Amino acid sequence: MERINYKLKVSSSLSHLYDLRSPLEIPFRASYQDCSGELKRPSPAAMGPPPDTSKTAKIDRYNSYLGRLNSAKLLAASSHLLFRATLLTAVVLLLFLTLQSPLLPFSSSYSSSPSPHRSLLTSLSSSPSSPAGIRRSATPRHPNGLSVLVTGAAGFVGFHCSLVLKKRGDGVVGLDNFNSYYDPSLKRARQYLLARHGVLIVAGDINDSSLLAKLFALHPFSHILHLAAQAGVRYAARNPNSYVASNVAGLVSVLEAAAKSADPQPAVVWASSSSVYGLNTDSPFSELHRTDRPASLYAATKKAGEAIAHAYNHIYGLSVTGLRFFTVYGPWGRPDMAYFFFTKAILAGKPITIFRTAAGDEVARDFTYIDDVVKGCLGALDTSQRSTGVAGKKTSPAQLRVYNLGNTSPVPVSRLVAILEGLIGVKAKKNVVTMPSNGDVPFTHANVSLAAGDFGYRPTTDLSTGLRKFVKWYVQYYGIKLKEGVGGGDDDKAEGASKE
Ligand SMILES: O=C(O)[C@H]1O[C@H](OP(=O)(O)OP(=O)(O)OC[C@H]2O[C@@H](n3ccc(=O)[nH]c3=O)[C@H](O)[C@@H]2O)[C@H](O)[C@@H](O)[C@H]1O
Repeated sequence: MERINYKLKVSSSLSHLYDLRSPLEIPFRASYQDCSGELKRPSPAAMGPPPDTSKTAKIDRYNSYLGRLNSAKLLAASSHLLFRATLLTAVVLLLFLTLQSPLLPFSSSYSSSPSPHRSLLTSLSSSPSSPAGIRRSATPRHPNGLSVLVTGAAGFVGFHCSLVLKKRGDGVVGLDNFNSYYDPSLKRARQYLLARHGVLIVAGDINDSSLLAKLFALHPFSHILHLAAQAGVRYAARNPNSYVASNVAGLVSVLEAAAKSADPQPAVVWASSSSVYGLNTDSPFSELHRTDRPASLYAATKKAGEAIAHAYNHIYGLSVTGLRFFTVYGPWGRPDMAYFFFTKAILAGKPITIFRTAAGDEVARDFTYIDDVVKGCLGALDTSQRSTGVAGKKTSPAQLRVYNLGNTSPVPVSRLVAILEGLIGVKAKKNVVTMPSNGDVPFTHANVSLAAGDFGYRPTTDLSTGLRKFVKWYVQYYGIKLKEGVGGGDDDKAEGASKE
């Protein structure tokens, strides 16, 4: 309704502008254009017989009166003109800004920040923005294909999953609020690449329930891959509310829509985190281990998410699968993660900070390459059973699962830095400090036997191989020239890595 009113406002503003035409004509009445288009004064002959000189004085007074009258009219017309021209500029500007959003009917107040990729934005403004465009993007190529709503599709994991799903023939529609937690131009670049593969991303927020309802009214998605979240372990100490808004309220909003707006209910696969293991010391981490001692607010919101998923499964019969990601890295990654900003700093000759534990031990992570995680996500989607709720009511018990998606081999952060140094050909300037007590855990290590047994999850990329691919992408994307003989090797160019 709001949008319709807006359209009416625009057209009525424009109709006022058309009214301006008559005053505009006034100064040009005594002129005309010949067929060459040249502006000419009328010739004396064309003006008729000479005037009656006996009435000159009267006529002069009359002409001077008319002149004053015309000047006054002209002045009034000019001020109207100025006012309306300003209005027109404002309307044109508004239309231009609105067109930058790829999806007019679904853009929300959370949508994009301006991106430096002007050429990308120009292309996006011509993206299909209609409900028909959304349906087209959502429709699988084959009758048995999935139709997946991917939240956080302009994010790192969402982007890769969307691309692979689309390439294998599934229907995919993305949803992303393009927030500025990290450089939104990277998200726009991912969006651009997805658009080139026929994946549309709706600009909107997962907390916008009416938007979610509209999407489900438009298309019966078979699955939701819910990856939109506030990520980052340490940032939670600075901006706690964004974690509650995205990881708790946002998850509830998505599950509400899945349980009550969607008909049929989709199966939900969503991103939990290795951080739920918190202060757990048993290793490798198994899904059977305790997860009731989170070390960060981020971890606590992900753990809360697992409890919320349980409730929606129990009450509404939603089929829900939680995936505990272990420090996922790779091309098109997140600039807030250590491997990414270490690379940037090393290239710039700036120092990096490496954490060690209070006991002086190395900190280690089970760094997991993006392609392995994507395979895990698709495995989880493919083995999801249908939700059992009908019209918001559970009809029978539904599937509820949780899986680790890790690499099974923790690597110290110092080793990650050494690999990067080798790939970049520059020594890092390292500051080794005790880990601040703002959420980090000393190590992570995944046991993935559950995912291996249920959908054949087997990570195959070691950290050196994965980082080589990352560095190759990084230098291509940011247009950086490395020294001869270093870098990402001779693989094919990372897809869409160039900014141009
Ligand atoms: O698996 C997860 O559940 C999480 O993984 C990721 O968290 P982390 O494992 O903390 O990744 P990341 O920040 O890259 O730090 C990597 C290592 O570098 C160390 N680290 C970090 C910063 C620094 O300046 N120095 C440093 O030594 C640091 O101590 C750590 O040992 C995701 O960001 C998070 O969203 C979530 O998905």
